[in-house]
Amino acid sequence: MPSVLIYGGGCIGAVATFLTSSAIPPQDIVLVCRSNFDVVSKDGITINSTLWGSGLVVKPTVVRSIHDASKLGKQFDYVFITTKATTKKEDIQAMVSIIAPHTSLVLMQNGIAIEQPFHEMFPTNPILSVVLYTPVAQTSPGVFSHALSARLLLGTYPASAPEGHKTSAEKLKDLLQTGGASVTHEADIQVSRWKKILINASENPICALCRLPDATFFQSAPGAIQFMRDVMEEIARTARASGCTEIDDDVIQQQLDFLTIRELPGVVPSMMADALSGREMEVDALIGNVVDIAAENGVETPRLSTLYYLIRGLNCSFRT
Ligand SMILES: NC(=O)C1=CN([C@@H]2O[C@H](COP(=O)(O)OP(=O)(O)OC[C@H]3O[C@@H](n4cnc5c(N)ncnc54)[C@H](OP(=O)(O)O)[C@@H]3O)[C@@H](O)[C@H]2O)C=CC1
Ligand SMILES: CC(C)(CO)C(=O)C(=O)O
Repeated sequence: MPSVLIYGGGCIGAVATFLTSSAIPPQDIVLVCRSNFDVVSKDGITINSTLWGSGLVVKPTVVRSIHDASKLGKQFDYVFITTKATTKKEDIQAMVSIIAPHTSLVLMQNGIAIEQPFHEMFPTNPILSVVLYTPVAQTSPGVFSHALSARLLLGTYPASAPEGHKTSAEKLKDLLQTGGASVTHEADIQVSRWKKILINASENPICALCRLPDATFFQSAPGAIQFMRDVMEEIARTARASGCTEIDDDVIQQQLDFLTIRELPGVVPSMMADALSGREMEVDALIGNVVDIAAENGVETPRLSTLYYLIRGLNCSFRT
């Protein structure tokens, strides 16, 4: 069985812990926890899921930091990165001590253009990029609620990675599938990233700014869904201008349908959860990078740029 380190004991870290625990004994899963370290090291993580069941407890090996993980003397086959997406060199550098030459780095995060800094730092390691459709919230320290879907799409970065990297992706698919997720191994994961960013660069800042779960926002004004579609169209034009021609009107409709069938009050996107607790939001990975790619390709994004400056301003207000 592979050895796994999960870096970030929040919502997606908890899901990753649960999914891997079907195939790997929990004591061989190492989870790096920060604010919830005391609770998780004592009681483990608890998942309450509409798909998998309630009161599901997993007790992994819990450490406080990457440094403490490296002191365990283990060589990890997979390192799951389940922190909020960062492209800061110093954050990535911090992982050097736990990455062996054969370790696959698994980015379980939202965002676009998030893989390249990892590839630059670890040019020969497999970089596996995972797109998640798994709404999760931490309801109290160490306790997580999950609902609606557990769909994961994964693939290598870059798409043309060596065969050994694709084998690692295939094994990861099997591992996560055994745990209860529906997983597909994509030939080019960037297409899935652009599809997902249609949601995250529109819904996440909109809900964070107005502090409404998605279904409640959609009902808040007659033009609310159309506004969301207009933002998505700017993102889709950016994707196509950068070479991802698959992001057409049908894909926009598909993603809008996925969001607008949710029952009231709807889902609290991760960025809204951060905003409500005054935590730093993933402004660059989710929106700033799209705005930059649009500018590089001469695409006008008036609505998205407005959301970007407002959400960036809100982020600044948390630091002052
Ligand atoms: N939640 C969701 O429904 C979904 C989230 N995503 C994406 O998944 C990614 C992870 O999000 P999510 O799990 O929600 O985020 P969370 O904030 O719930 O979890 C991130 C965790 O990383 C920990 N962390 C951050 N920095 C460090 C550090 N230096 N050392 C140790 N621990 C650290 C945080 O600790 P601390 O508690 O101390 O802050 C926190 O527990 C994001 O990119 C998000 O956009 C994708 C799909 C759905
Ligand atoms: C839950 C979801 C899919 C938004 O609907 C998400 O990706 C997030 O919360 O960041």
